[in-house]
Amino acid sequence: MSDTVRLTGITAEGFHGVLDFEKSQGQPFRVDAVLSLDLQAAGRSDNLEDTVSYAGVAELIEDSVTGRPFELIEGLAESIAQRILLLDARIEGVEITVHKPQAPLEQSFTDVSVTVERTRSAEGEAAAPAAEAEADQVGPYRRVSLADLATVYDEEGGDRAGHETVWVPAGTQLELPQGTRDPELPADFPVRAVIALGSNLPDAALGAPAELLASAVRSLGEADGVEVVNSSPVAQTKPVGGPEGQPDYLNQVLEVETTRSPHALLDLLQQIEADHHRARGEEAGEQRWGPRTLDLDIITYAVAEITSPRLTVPHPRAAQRGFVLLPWSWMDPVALLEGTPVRELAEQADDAGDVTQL
Ligand SMILES: Nc1ncnc2c1ncn2[C@@H]1O[C@H](COP(=O)(O)OP(=O)(O)OP(=O)(O)O)[C@@H](O)[C@H]1O
Ligand SMILES: Nc1nc2c(c(=O)[nH]1)N=C(CO)CN2
Repeated sequence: MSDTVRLTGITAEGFHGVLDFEKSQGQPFRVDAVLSLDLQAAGRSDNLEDTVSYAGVAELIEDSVTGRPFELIEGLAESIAQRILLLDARIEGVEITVHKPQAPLEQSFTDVSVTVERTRSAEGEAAAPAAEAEADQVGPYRRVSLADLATVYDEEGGDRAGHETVWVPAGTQLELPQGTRDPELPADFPVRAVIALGSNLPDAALGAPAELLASAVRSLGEADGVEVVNSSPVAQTKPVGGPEGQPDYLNQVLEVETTRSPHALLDLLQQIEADHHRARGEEAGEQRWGPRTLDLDIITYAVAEITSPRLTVPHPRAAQRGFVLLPWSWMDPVALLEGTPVRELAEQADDAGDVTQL
């Protein structure tokens, strides 16, 4: 028997993939299906009841693609094949190809796909439970309603647009941070962030504050997902706040392009601080606003407003700090901070007179 029903190019957004962002952001999958079944009766009667409606098959495929996330496209293809065999006993065999044309590959490519061929005789009735597609929790992932995530879609429109539900790691807290951007979500394309650097304590191994700043800039430039696109001259500044008598600071401001999420960018800054022997916490002898080998702050991240337990963006004290605003305005004379020219804010800062360009 060589009759077939062929459905080609059924496309829908799904959340399949090994990488976390694939599970949260989604991407298009395309499915081709070839069903083997005897079409002679339908050909003679010209009656839909004598065959398998391709509409039902298309619906099933779309449901699988948009449903529970699989790590592998092999898993998705297998599940579709089994579900189609369960759909109608007249289907004797099925060949499923799943394409993933936007798979996360660094190389230029047009498509990646897998094809599985399954027959009823080989598989018997041992098929995957169709109900899986309806489940709200599968393995370590659970399905949540987009309405619950309404405050955290990214301002670019977000890959989540158009989905009523998304799959997230099961432990994800739905008490989400406030703001315009989910601090856990990486950027779909590089966004600009402004980072402030400060140092007023030499490190025995790594050198004087000027060397610590230069080394931090290098570390940022070498990090994954970050490109330094602009840097200010270094400023010598009088300490603002903190204990009496601490040494003058060197301060600098950078602009970076990053695809890292806000939290992942903060992780990187804190790692670089640690690599430069920044003491953290009172146990390590750190005082609030006291002397430090290296301090790295996120001043802005795109135009996002973020308030999470770990991160406030824009930096809540940046608009009053001449030691941030002046270097920033030297680097970018037309920069704005929440709609106000940075140059104007710099002039008004109490410590503006204590900032000298080196
Ligand atoms: N925009 C931000 N950039 C960096 N850290 C932030 C930001 N918002 C909140 N934090 C949090 O602030 C905590 C304390 O950071 P840190 O000790 O470097 O503060 P600081 O630089 O001494 O003070 P300030 O925040 O006034 O500059 C960090 O652990 C971090 O989680
Ligand atoms: N001049 C100057 N003063 C500060 C600085 C700094 O970088 N420069 N950082 C502080 C806490 O981050 C507190 N005070």
